[in-house]
Amino acid sequence: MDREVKKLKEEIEREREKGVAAMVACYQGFDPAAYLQYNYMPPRADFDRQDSIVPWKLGCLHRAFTEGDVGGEVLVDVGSGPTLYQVLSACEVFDTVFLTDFLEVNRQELRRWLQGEGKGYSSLDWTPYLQHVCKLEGRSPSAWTEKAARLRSVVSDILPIDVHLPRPLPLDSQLPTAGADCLVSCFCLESVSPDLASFTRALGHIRGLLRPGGHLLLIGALGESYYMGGPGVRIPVVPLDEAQVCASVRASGYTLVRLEVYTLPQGMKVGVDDVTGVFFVKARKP
Ligand SMILES: C[S@@+](CC[C@H](N)C(=O)[O-])C[C@H]1O[C@@H](n2cnc3c(N)ncnc32)[C@H](O)[C@@H]1O
Ligand SMILES: O=[N+]([O-])c1ccc2c(c1)CN[C@@H](CO)C2
Repeated sequence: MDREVKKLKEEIEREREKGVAAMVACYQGFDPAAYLQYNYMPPRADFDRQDSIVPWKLGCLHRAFTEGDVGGEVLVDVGSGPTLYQVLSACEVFDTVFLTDFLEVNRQELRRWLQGEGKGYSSLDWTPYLQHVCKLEGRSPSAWTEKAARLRSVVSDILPIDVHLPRPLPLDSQLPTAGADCLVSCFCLESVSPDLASFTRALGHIRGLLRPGGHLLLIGALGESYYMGGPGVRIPVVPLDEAQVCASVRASGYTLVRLEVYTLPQGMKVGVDDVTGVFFVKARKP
């Protein structure tokens, strides 16, 4: 390879590594309780509002897990953070669920809910979420206790993960050799990547966790350049549009099955980020 080209590639790689390291520094101040307060309480999580964001996300996930082509034994949620909403439909379909996050504070938040009973064990009361998904499933909202028990029974482990590594999970993570049957990832890749190339590369890294024929369900931010990860904790985000999302999904080796888009009404802009929309992607690893 020409010496100049080699030098340029090495320079680009060094810049990328600097960008990833800067993201790690940003996340040191991440505050799970504040993050939940900013994004997972009304108005963004108002189950009585037709235009609220969280019910839209839960509807996308419910449809994806009940339309018959997504299934198997093992599901991995990439970059779970301190939230559980993203596996409330999945837990009825998969018997083994791995939750994952980069930060111990988030893994600890998840452990507290999973190991505890009742409301005193986590920063957010997930009951309204459990009740809403039960309703989507045609069940009585009072079945939320059964759904909570089901979720607690299928979560097999809460693992550290780094999507910037070619192998994002620890070697001893008990994932089947062939890979997981399904991946879910919500608001993670674009909010941990310094640029679009890194976002696309991370999509490729997590693809390695998925078996051929497995599905990826990806939720993320459109048009977002930052979000608050806690009081005074401003985290940069790769601003994406729909075309970039679809191009990155395809470029990283998935077949795009469906894209759904939610556009934020003014009432959902609450000052904790500059997100303009949310995308839902259903994709498949050939
Ligand atoms: C915006 S939060 C998304 C949380 C949750 N999935 C949701 O839907 O709200 C982004 C998450 O990515 C995690 N994260 C940060 N760096 C990461 C990395 N290199 N690899 C994987 N996850 C990372 C953070 O700890 C945080 O929990
Ligand atoms: O409205 N929501 O449901 C919601 C949930 C999580 C997040 C957002 C919006 C926007 N910012 C991202 C971070 O990139 C995190």
